[in-house]
This record gives sequence, structure tokens and C-alpha cells, in this order.
Amino acid sequence: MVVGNWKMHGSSAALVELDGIAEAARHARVDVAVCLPATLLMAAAQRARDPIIGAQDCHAHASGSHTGDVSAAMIADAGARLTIIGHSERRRDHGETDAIVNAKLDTAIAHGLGVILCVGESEAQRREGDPAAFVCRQVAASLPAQARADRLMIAYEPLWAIGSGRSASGEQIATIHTDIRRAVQDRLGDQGADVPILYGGSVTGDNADAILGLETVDGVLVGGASLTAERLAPIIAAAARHSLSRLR
Ligand SMILES: O=C(CO)COP(=O)(O)O
Repeated sequence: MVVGNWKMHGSSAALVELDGIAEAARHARVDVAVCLPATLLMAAAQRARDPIIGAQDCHAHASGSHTGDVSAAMIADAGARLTIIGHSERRRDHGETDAIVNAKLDTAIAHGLGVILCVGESEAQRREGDPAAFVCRQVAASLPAQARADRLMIAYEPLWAIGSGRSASGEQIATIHTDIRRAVQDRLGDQGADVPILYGGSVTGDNADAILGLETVDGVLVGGASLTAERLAPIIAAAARHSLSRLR
């Protein structure tokens, strides 16, 4: 799976990039989604079936007096099929705790959306402690015990790798993904074995091949390099190569 996250970028004119992204995905055995700002969801979903359209957040409540917020039902009504929950930029900018993320995830799944739950440690947490233990605690606290595994993906995004041009090493990714798999299974039981675990943080066409070639990586969550079809296409091609090699 290749998922783009446009963050607070884009415009209706920029949706033309989705056509090129769909074209790149057409012959690949890869699911491609793009998570857009709320204002673009409906236009993007009406444009074409591919790529899958996703949101970047939803409110924990189904509806109510929450000025400026967007509910899971509104996201589904706009035609989006999934949403990111708990991205580190929301945890940082909006004070989202694991408990809030847990409630949002529950609401999103209850409204029929797929969810990409983001977890990851800061630079200081990596330097000072045990990053895997921190990330596994985040997984356990952010995941409702009854969460439907078939609607869920986890994205490991170390904060120091986001937008820095410095992706985590293969060894760092493999170690933490293995621990995340165990944490998901501890929380959800056997069905946790099939939850895709994505990596995010400075993924580009130059490093996608190495990252997607790791056995513990089921896909990537891409920020900056998802803003144009030209930059995302080589990442989709790398994912296609690795999905084929796994089938052999
Ligand atoms: O935060 C990210 C995706 O959610 C990663 O962003 P970059 O790919 O720009 O580092």
C-alpha cells in the first residue's frame, strides 16, 4: 500500500495530480490512497475511483457543537474511504493524547472508514530511552481493544524522520515494525497478524526500493513526495516490484 498525505497543501487545481497518480497505480498490484485536506475530499472522490481518497483526521464525537471540526460521517459522506488518525503533527499542534486518538479511531471505524493509526518517537525519546517500548505503549493506548483489524493500518513515523530528509535506517525500521506487530497482536489477538504496518518519514523515489524491500514493511506513508504524480510514481513502482516478488 502506498498512501500519500498532502497535509495542509493543495488546491482544487492541484487535484489534477490525482490523475497521474491513478495512472501510475493502474498497472501496479498496489493499493494507492491519497489523504487530502477536508475541503478537497468531495471533489477528489467525485473525480475518479482511483486513487482511494482519505482524510487526515476526524472528530471523536459523531456530531455536535464542535465549531470547525469535521466528523467521520461527513468524511464518509464526502466519498472518502479512510482517514489518518493520530498523526504526530496533530498530537503536537492540537494536543491529541493517546486517549483522544483511541476515541477518534473508534468513531472512524464505526462510521465505516478505514484508519491509518500513526505512532512514532521523537528524537529525544530515541536518544534517551527505548523507542520501541514508547511506540508499543502508544499502540496499546491508541487502539481500542475491540478495533476491527480489517479496517486498520498502522504507520510507524519517527518524528525526526518526518520532513527532515533523513529516513530511519532499514535496521531501525525492521526492529520497531517487529515490535509493533507484537503489540498489535497483544491488543487485538490473532487478527492483528494481518494489520498492514507502513513506514513514513522522508520516503522518496530514491529510498523507496530499500524501505519497501524490508520484509516487515507492508507499505509507506508519504508526505512531501506525494504532492505530485511525478514524485509519487517511482514509489508506486517500487511497491509494485516488491509486491510481485512476495507473490513469487
Ligand atoms: O508525515 C509524513 C506522512 O504522514 C511524512 O512526511 P514526509 O514524507 O514529508 O517526511
